[in-house]
Amino acid sequence: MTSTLILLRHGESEWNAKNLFTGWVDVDLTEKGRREAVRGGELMRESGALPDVVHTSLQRRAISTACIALDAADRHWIPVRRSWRLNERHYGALQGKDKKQTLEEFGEEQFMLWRRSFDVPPPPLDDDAEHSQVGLPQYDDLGDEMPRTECLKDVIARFLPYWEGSIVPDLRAGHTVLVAAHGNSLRALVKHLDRISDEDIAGLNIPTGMPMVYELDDDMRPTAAGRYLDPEAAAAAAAAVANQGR
Ligand SMILES: O=C(O)[C@H](O)COP(=O)(O)O
Repeated sequence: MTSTLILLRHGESEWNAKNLFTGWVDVDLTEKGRREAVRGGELMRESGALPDVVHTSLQRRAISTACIALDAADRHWIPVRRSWRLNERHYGALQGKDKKQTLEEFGEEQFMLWRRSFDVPPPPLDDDAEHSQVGLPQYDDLGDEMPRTECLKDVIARFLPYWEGSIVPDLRAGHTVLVAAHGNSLRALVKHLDRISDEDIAGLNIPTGMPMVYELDDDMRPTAAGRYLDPEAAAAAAAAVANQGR
């Protein structure tokens, strides 16, 4: 028996549109992002990829995207589970900074190390900094797990316990699962599913608002590569993500 997993990065956010590093800053969707979420839900409905349960991060851009997309797919009534472990990677001291300015200030190599390397995090964000999330009620129970910066390796380490402990049980129960999350938390999951190397993962970019479907076997391994429900649009949008800051 195979299980169906649908991945959906949030629609365009206000800081995606401004080309700012976002991370754990809790920005909303733009009108374009809301339209992307509607289209994502329509694609799920038209293709018959209908979620039975949805897992989201604790960030409004993913929560809103899930709500809008599920409404468009007539699946607004399904159970929802949320976790910080699906949050975007914490971008540390880069949160709030312009990507183009960061590239110009630090150069190509440092920019790519911070943005797309596997194990080099940006500098940590001070707890009293403007864009810190320390002290927010949604993170009260994190304690020492509250990040001040993350690299992709860190995201994988905090994501996988939720994958194994919460998402996989839903898949094994025969539910079609929608994961509505973020560019880098989904890069972490795709790296795990597709066994992408620590070097090759730098080349993976995930577009906003475009559902990607995996069929998984009993070992929770993909039976084929993940497929976007609109592959042409996804390829163009992923290229745009790669070129942010340039
Ligand atoms: O957190 C952010 O800035 C974006 O959602 C992801 O940014 P990235 O594609 O530059 O990692």
